[in-house]
Amino acid sequence: MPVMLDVQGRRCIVVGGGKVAERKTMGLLEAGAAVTIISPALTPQLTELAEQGAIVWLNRSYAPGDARGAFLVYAATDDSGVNGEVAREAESLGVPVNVGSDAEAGSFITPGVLRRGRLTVAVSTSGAGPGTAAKLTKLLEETFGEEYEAYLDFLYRMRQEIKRREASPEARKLLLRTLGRLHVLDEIRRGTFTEWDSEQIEAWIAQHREE
Ligand SMILES: C[C@@]1(CC(=O)O)c2cc3[nH]c(cc4nc(cc5[nH]c(cc(n2)[C@H]1CCC(=O)O)[C@@](C)(CC(=O)O)[C@@H]5CCC(=O)O)C(CC(=O)O)=C4CCC(=O)O)c(CCC(=O)O)c3CC(=O)O
Ligand SMILES: NC(=O)C1=CN([C@@H]2O[C@H](COP(=O)(O)OP(=O)(O)OC[C@H]3O[C@@H](n4cnc5c(N)ncnc54)[C@H](O)[C@@H]3O)[C@@H](O)[C@H]2O)C=CC1
Repeated sequence: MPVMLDVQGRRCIVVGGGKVAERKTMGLLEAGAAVTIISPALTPQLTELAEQGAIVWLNRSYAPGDARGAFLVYAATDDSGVNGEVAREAESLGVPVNVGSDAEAGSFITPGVLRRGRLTVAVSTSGAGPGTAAKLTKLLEETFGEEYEAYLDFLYRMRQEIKRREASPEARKLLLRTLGRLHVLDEIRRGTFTEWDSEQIEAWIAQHREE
C-alpha cells in the first residue's frame, strides 16, 4: 500500500551503520527526519554526519527496547537474526519496520525515489528486483526533468490562490481544470516562462471563472 509519510522532525531509528544504513539515512535526512543510528561501527559518511550533529549515533549493538518511541524503524545490519529481532520488537510496539535483508520480514519496503521539488515518484518491485527498481527510477529521471520543480511550484501557488479567492465549488473546479490545460510546462522547458505576479493571477481567475 503506497503512502507518502511526513517524517519531518520525527524520530526514525536505523539499526546498523553500513552501506545500506547509509542509504536509508540519506533518504530520511532528505525528508527532514530526526535520525538515530544504533551501531558499533559507521561508514565514513555516517561518521561525518554524526560529528556534524546531523544524526544521533548510539555507539553500540542493538538492544531490546531500542524501537520504543520511534515513528519508523530500519533494520539494516548484516545479521539477519538481529534484523529479525528488531522487526519483531517494532511489530509488537505497532511501529512500521523495514528490513533491508528481507522484504517480507518487515512491514514496509523502501522504494526507489525520484524527487523534483514538490513531485515525488516512488518505484517498487515488491522486493522482486531491487536493481530493477533502481534502473526504473533512473529511467524516470529522463521523463520527469528539472522543469517539474518550477511547474509544481506554479501549480501550488495557483491552487492556493484559486482556493483563497474563489468560494464557489463549481467555479473552483472549472478553474483548476483549466489550469491543468495551460502550456506552462512547455514554456518552462523552452525557457519562455515568466512568473505570474498577483495581478496576472487575479486577471486570469476573473477571465476563466465563468467559461
Ligand atoms: C526488499 C528491499 C529492502 C528494503 O526495503 O530496503 C531490498 C532488498 C535487497 N536489495 C538487495 C540488493 C540491491 N539493492 C539495490 C538498490 C536498492 N534497493 C532498494 C530497495 C530494496 N532492497 C527493497 C526492495 C525494493 C523493491 O524492489 O521495491 C532501493 C530501491 C531503495 C533503497 O534501498 O534506498 C535501492 C535503489 C536506490 C536507487 O539507486 O534508486 C541494488 C542496486 C545498487 O546498489 O545499485 C542491489 C544490488 C543488485 C541486486 O542484487 O539486485 C538485496 C540483495 C543483497 C544480497 O545479495 O545480500 C536485498 C535483499 C533481498 O533480496 O531481499
Ligand atoms: N536493502 C538493500 O538495498 C540492500 C540490502 N542488503 C542487505 O543488507 C545487509 C546490510 O548490508 P550492508 O549495509 O552493505 O552491510 P555492512 O556490512 O556494510 O554493514 C553492516 C552494519 O551493521 C552493523 N551491525 C552488525 N551487527 C549489529 C548489531 N547487532 N547491532 C547494530 N548494528 C550492527 C555493523 O556494525 C555494520 O555497520 C546485507 O547483509 C544484505 O542482506 C544488501 C545490499 C542492498
